[in-house]
Amino acid sequence: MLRVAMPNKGALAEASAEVMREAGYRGRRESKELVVLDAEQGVELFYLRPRDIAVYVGQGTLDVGITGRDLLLDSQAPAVEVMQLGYGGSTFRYAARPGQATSVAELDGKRIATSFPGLVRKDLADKGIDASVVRLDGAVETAVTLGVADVIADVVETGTTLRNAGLEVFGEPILTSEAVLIRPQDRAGDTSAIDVLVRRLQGVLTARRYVMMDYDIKVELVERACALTPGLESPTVSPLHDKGYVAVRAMVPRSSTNAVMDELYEVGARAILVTEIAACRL
Ligand SMILES: Nc1ncnc2c1ncn2[C@@H]1O[C@H](COP(=O)(O)OP(=O)(O)OP(=O)(O)O)[C@@H](O)[C@H]1O
Ligand SMILES: O=P(O)(O)OC[C@H]1O[C@H](OP(=O)(O)OP(=O)(O)O)[C@H](O)[C@@H]1O
Ligand SMILES: [Mg+2]
Repeated sequence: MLRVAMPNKGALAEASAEVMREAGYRGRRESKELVVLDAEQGVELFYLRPRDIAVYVGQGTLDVGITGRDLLLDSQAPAVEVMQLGYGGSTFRYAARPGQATSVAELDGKRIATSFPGLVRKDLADKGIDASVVRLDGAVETAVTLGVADVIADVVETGTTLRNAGLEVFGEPILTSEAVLIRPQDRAGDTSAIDVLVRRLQGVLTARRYVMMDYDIKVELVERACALTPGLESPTVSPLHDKGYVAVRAMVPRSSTNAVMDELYEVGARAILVTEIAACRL
C-alpha cells in the first residue's frame, strides 16, 4: 500500500485533490476526513497540514507527499523532490516599506518577520548577513505596521497582500516555488508503486498542457505542415480516400493552439480540429 501525504487545507489543498482525482485515485468526500483508503488503487491518503508533510515524508513514515517547495526547504527535513506539479506557483521574497531597503546587503542588524525561519536563516547565512529572525505564524505583512519587524520575508503570488500593507519587494527572489511531489531522501527497496503514481501524475500534467490536433493537407505540403506540428515523437500521417490528401494527427502545446492553427491554414491545411486529451501515458 502506497502511503501518500495530501495537503488538508490552504493554498495547495484543492488543486492537489484535483490532480490526484484526475490521476484516478479516490479523494475525500468531506473536508473533515483525515485518512482515505483506496484499496483498489493500492493507496492510502493522509490529509495533513502542508507544513508538516515534509516532516512525515522525511522520516519515512509516509512514502510520498504533495507540498510546496518553499515548505519542503523550510522544514530542512531529509526529503527530496520527485516531480514538479505545475500549480501553487509563488515566489519567496523580502519586502519592506518603500525606501527602507533596496538590497539584501542592507539587512545587517535588521529584524525580519517570517513564517519560514528555516529558509530565511539559510539565505542570510549564505549571504553572510547578521539579522534577527522573528518567527510568526502568518499575516507577517502586518508585523512592519505594528513595529515588530523592519522587513518581512514571505510568499508572494499576486503581490496584492504586500500592496495592501504598503510594502515593496526588494532584492532577488529567495526562491521560486510550486507544488511538488516529495519522497524520503534515503529511499530503499521497491519503488514500483511510486513509479506508477509519478507516471499517472505526468499523464495528468501532459493532458493539461497539450491538445490533440487533426487536419487534412495535400500530400506535397505534408512535410511543411508536419514541421509546424512535430508532436511529441512524430505526427501520425494517414492516407485519405482522395489520394492527393493525407490526414495528420499530433499533440500540440495548448498555449500555442491558435497560432499553430493559423500557420497550418496558411500552409494549406483544412478541416483543422482540436480536441481535449482526457488522459494519457507517455
Ligand atoms: N497565494 C498564495 N498564498 C499562500 N500560499 C501560496 C499561494 N500560492 C501558492 N502558495 C503556496 O502554498 C503553500 C502554502 O500552503 P499553506 O497551507 O500554508 O497555505 P495557506 O493558504 O498559507 O494556508 P494557511 O495560511 O491557512 O496555513 C506554499 O507552498 C506556498 O508557496
Ligand atoms: O501575493 P498574494 O497573492 O497576495 O499572496 C501572498 C499572500 O498569501 C499568503 O497569505 P495567506 O492568505 O496564506 O495568509 P497567512 O499569511 O495567514 O498565511 C502569503 O503568506 C501572503 O501573505
Ligand atoms: Mg499562509
